[in-house]
Amino acid sequence: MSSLNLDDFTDLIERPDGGVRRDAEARRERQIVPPGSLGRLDDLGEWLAAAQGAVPVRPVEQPRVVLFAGDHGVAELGVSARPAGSAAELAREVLEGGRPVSVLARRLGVPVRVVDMALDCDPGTLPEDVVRHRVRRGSGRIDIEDALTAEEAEAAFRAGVAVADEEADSGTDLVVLGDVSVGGTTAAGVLVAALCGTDASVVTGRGGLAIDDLAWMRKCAAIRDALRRARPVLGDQLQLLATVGGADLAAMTGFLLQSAVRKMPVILDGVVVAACALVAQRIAFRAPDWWLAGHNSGEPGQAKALDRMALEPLLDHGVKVGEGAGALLALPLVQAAAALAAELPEQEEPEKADSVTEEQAEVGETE
Ligand SMILES: O=C(O)c1ccc[n+]([C@@H]2O[C@H](COP(=O)([O-])O)[C@@H](O)[C@H]2O)c1
Ligand SMILES: Cc1cc2nc[nH]c2cc1C
Repeated sequence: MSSLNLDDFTDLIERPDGGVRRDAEARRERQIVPPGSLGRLDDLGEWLAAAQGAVPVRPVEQPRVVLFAGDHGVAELGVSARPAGSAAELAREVLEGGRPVSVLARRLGVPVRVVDMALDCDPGTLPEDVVRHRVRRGSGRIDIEDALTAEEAEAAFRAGVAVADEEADSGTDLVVLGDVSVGGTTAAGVLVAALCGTDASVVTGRGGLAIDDLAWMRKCAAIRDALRRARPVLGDQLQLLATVGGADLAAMTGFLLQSAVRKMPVILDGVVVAACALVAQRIAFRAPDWWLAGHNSGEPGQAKALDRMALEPLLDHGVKVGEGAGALLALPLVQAAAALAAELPEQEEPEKADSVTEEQAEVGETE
């Protein structure tokens, strides 16, 4: 296999088409309600048109929820309200249809794909298409050891790239990206703090099921210790993901970059995805042009990361269950924006209106 050169993504990722964006704006000028009167939906419609390279913007017809799943060794420290190793259980519940994302996805008619990168369970207990990309069973305890070997990090990153290609090739026209992870918000906190040059207390939140003060202090200490291990490798993003990320995070970073290469828009979910997006931005500065921030989860590290990428969350309802649920809530808004941009009628031709006025003026003169 050829060696992975992350710098290639800088050249491979183009900007959304500026000419198409101007065409979308021009069309918007001609529609029956003044441009801007639909607020952020106007921006959204024009952004989507540019991403698609199409005016009028096409409806989002084949969206998909893609969830990368993994357990994190750091959960053994009691930094999560869930028991270490229990992401496998969550993933199974997502597939069986009993999680919040399952309910919302059914309601919206959107398929959910779960990709196991490092769940802590016997791979034989999950469907083959779910475990196919797994690189190991549980990622390492990042406060004292690397999450992954360099080889595992590369394999996980490549798996994410492959999944993005599979989605783009099968006609997926928008992805809602989320994670199913236990201990994942601790790893995310480390990545955000490391890349934003801030310290543990600024990025440490209460996680999915809110943790108590003691657990918060343990999480803060774990992030502080892992940050010390992250700083020496800050210049090498793949090594950073190996040192303090995890297989699911490495895969999501690859997925985000390849989605941008393939011009497939992505709605980002919570702090874990935001942290991966920040790593991806470091690799290719244009990549965030292809993403939307679905929602503000209330986790401090997420806000910090989104701010760095100048992404403004579409919704703000304090949804912190992860698993793409908050981001999926934003999908109908994006679809509404696309429908308005495509279907609102254009005004009568201004020339016609002018000529009527001239005729009336002439009539006025002769009378
Ligand atoms: O979306 C967020 O910002 C968010 C904030 C806290 C927790 N979560 C989710 O909750 C799950 C457990 O995370 P953790 O780190 O508290 O074990 C994981 O799937 C996270 O994505 C998600
Ligand atoms: C206006 C706009 C600008 C963006 N830049 C990156 N994602 C974006 C999404 C929107 C909607």
